[in-house]
Amino acid sequence: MNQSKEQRILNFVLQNAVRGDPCSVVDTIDKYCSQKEWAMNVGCEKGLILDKTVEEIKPSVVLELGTYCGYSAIRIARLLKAGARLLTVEFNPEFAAIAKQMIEFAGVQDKVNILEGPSEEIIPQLKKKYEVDTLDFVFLDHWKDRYSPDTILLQECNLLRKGSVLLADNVICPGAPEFLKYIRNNPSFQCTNYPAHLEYMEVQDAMEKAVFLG
Ligand SMILES: Nc1ncnc2c1ncn2CCCCCNC(=O)c1cc(-c2ccc(F)cc2)cc(O)c1O
Ligand SMILES: [Mg+2]
Repeated sequence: MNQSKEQRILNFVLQNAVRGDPCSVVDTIDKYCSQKEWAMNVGCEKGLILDKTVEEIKPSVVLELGTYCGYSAIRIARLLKAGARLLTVEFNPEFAAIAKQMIEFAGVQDKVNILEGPSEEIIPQLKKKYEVDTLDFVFLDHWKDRYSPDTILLQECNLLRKGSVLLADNVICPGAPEFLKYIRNNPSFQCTNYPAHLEYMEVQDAMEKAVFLG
């Protein structure tokens, strides 16, 4: 049975990155995906926007929707203060298994909890099952047509507080037009757009930051 692309990315990291060094894991994934096989990691250009957002907020509780191979989970976790935690939701069990190994190799496993399942099922469980009060930061990087329904669901579940920050990947490519329409016309959110390029490509993309005003 031939290997998946995600397994090839993991193997390349296990053979070329430095165990316990999150930056080397991130750089090694970027090296593989820019030189050998494209993959939908947030990448280094948009990754810097993600880093700056995390450094600005200094969040204690982070939710990521769409783990994939764990690239952005490692980027986020490496910047978290002691005691802070990242809950990352992945729908695809193969991806979740790869991400678990990637996160452990990077040495950030104590800060990251991978929750397997669809976001619409997991979000309503966050308070009771995962002991979340409110979320300081949410990184949206899953199915693009789930961005707005899940933003509504987060509000319905009282998981956002005044100042909670959402950051959405791919609002241009593949695009999340419904989300942009929803969030930019909603007076409860203060939005900022960050033009960038699609990971590893010279294609226009952007990230959208939305601060919940309560
Ligand atoms: N917990 C959950 N609930 C629901 N869905 C869930 C989930 N957990 C995971 N998924 C399922 C998401 C699958 C991956 C989502 N990301 C994407 O689809 C994505 C696609 C591109 C792309 C761009 C240009 C192209 F030509 C081709 C692809 C780039 C990106 O940066 C992307 O993030
Ligand atoms: Mg993405």
